Amino acid sequence: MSDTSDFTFCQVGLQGDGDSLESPKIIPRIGNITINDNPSSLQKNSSSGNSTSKESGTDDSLTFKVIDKLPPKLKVVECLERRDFGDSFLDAQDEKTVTKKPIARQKVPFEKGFSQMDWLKVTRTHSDLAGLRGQSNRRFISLDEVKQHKTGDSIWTVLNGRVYNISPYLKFHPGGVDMLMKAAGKDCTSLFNKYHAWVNAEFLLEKCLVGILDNSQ
Ligand code: HEM
Repeated sequence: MSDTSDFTFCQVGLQGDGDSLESPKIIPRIGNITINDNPSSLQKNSSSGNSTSKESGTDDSLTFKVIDKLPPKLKVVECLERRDFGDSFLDAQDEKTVTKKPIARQKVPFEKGFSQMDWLKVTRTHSDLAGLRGQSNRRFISLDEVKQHKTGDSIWTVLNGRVYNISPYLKFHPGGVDMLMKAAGKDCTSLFNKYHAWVNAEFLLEKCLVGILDNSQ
């Protein structure tokens, strides 16, 4: 870093009692910057591209050494904010954390009779939601077979190694029919986790289980 014009130093050194003139004094921490006003410990030193950069120098009124521990990309943002907000920035930035923007939630209002409570009632009363017609739901099913079930009352998807018929659940899905149809005929585990890894699908779709995904291919 060669341009120090973004940093403003106020009242360093000649302030307070006589001690500050005698002994070297390190102002412990201003944000991520340490100022050391001990001339004897100074070296001309500069590096760029690293996460730590040092600058030192002397002018008529002030000797200074700056140790800036911020990664280069953050420095640009910090300098802009320092200019905009002055000293109040120094307190505020300690609180600052960089967070990943969450996916916007897009719940669809459910039609009357299609709430999650209604779905639970259906799962208790309907005898063959999976459409098994007497077949075992412990059967191993290949992905090729899953791909053939994308329409009507037999829409299959794979979630965490299990194959479900999601047709009866479509209208109950809080994210909407269109969203759930993206799972039709394929493994939707990563899509499912992207939107709502917290949802207990094993419980919700228990009665829709058609079989176990055959991974042997
Ligand atoms: C296959 C089984 C699935 C089940 C049992 C299921 C169940 C649910 C449930 C219970 C909610 C409400 C979540 C809440 O209130 O916190 C929900 C919301 C939602 N689901 Fe699903 N879902 C499934 C698959 C999918 C897939 C594959 C997608 C995307 C392609 C999807 C997209 C969404 C979206 C966008 C919402 C609304 C936004 C949200 O709640 O964050 N879902 N789903």
